[in-house]
Amino acid sequence: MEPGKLRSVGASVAAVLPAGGSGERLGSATPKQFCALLGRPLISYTVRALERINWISDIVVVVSLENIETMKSIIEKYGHKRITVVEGGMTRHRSIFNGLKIFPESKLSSCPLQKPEVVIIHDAVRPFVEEDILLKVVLAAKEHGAAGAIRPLVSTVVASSADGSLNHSLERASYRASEMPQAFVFDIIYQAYHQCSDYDLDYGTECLHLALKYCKTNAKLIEGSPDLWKVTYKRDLYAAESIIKDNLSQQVCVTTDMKEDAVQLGFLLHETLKNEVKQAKGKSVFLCKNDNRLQNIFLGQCYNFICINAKKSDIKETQQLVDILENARISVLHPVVLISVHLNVSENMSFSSGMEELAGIKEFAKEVKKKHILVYGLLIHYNKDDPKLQETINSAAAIISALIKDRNPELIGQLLVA
Ligand SMILES: Nc1ccn([C@@H]2O[C@H](COP(=O)(O)OP(=O)(O)OP(=O)(O)O)[C@@H](O)[C@H]2O)c(=O)n1
Ligand SMILES: O=C(CO)[C@H](O)[C@H](O)COP(=O)(O)O
Repeated sequence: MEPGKLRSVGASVAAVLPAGGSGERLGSATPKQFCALLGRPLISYTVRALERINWISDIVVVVSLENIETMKSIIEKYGHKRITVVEGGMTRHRSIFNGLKIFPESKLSSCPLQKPEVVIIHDAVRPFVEEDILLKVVLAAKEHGAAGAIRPLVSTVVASSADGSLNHSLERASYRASEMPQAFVFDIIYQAYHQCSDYDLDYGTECLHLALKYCKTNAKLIEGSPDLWKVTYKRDLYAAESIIKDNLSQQVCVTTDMKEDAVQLGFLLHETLKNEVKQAKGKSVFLCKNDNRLQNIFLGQCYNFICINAKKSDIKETQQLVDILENARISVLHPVVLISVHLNVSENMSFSSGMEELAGIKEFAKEVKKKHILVYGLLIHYNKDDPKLQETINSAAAIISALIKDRNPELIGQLLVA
C-alpha cells in the first residue's frame, strides 16, 4: 500500500471475522470455513486477504468453542499475524457481538487490543475481498457512521401469502442485496449490539439494520464486485476453487540455463505463452539462470515456473529451482506448479526414449510434493531448423497452460511429450 493511502484512512481500523457457523446449507461435516481449497482452509484465504492490508491493525476471528484449537493451528501453519481468536455464539449476530466485546474487555488482559475508531465486519466465508472495497467502506463509515457493500439482485424478491400463492413482488431495480464487508464507527455498532433485543440477536441477519434501528445511523451503501459473494452451498466451494486457480495461473516464469538450445527454446515458449496468458490478463516472464530478478518474481507472487533443462536426462536445473522456491517459502500459501522441460535433440522421438527419465522425475516429484511444489515433466523434441518447430512449441504451451490451470496433484511426476 502506498503511504498516501495509509494516510488517507486517517483512523485506527480493526476487523472482526465471524466464523462460528456450522454451514448447514453446505451440508458437509466440516463447517465450510474450514473446508480445503487447494489443500488450504477457506478461512485462511479470508484472513490473508485482510492481513496483507497494513492499515488494519487487529483481526479478530470468532469461532465456535470446538474449533478454537483448529483455528489456532491454521494460524500457526500459515503464519498468520495480528490475529486474536474469540469464542462464538449461537447465531451470527451473537458471534459478532462477542468479537466486538473483546476490544473494551481486553483492557484487563495482559496484552490488550486497542479499541479501533472504525471496525470492519466481514464474513469469514467471503474470501475474495479486495483492499479497494475495504478502503471504500472504511472511509464511508468514518463519514456516515456505517457503510456496507451491496450488489444488484439476481432474482426478483416476492412475498407469498399464507396459502403459498404470490402476494406481491418488489421492483427489482429499487432493491439491492446486502453483502459484506461492512464497516462501522466502533462506538456506534457496539452501542447498537448492547441495546438490541434477544430477538435481534437470535433472528437478525443485518448489522447495518442494527445501526439504523438503535443508533439512527443511515449506512452508506457501496457497490461491490461479484466476487464478494458468500460461500453458502457446495457449488460455491467449487466456484471458489476455480477463482483461486484462475488467479494463480495469471503469471508464468520461464527459467533456463545458459546453453544455447535451452535459451532459444525458453524464449520461444515464453513468446507463445505470453500470448496465451495475455488473453487471460496475465503475464509471462523469461529469465536466464541466476538472474537476480527472480527474487522480484517471488515478491510479485508468481506460482508457476517452467524450468528448461538442457539435457534430456538431467533435472539439475529443476532441482536448483526447487531449492530456491523452498527457501523463498512461496509454496506455504499456494501450491507452486513447476514444469520440468527436457530437450530431446536427437531424431529418435520414440516413446521409450522418454521412459528412462520417468522413474527419476516421478520419485523427485513425490518428494517435493511434500513441500507443496507440484512437478510435472515435459519432453520437447527440439531442432531449430525443423519447419514444424512452432507447431511443437504450440503443443508444449497448450500442455503447460492445462497443467497450470488444473494444478492437479494426481498428475505430478508424469512425463508428457509435446
Ligand atoms: N453462530 C454463528 C453463525 C454464523 N457465523 C458466521 O457468519 C458467517 C455467515 O453466515 P452463514 O453463511 O449463514 O454461515 P453458517 O451459519 O455457517 O451457514 P448455514 O446458515 O448454512 O448453517 C459465516 O462466516 C459463519 O461462520 C458465526 O460466526 N456464528
Ligand atoms: O449479507 C449479510 C449481511 O447483510 C450476511 O452475510 C448475511 O445476512 C448472513 O446471513 P445468514 O447467516 O442468514 O446467511
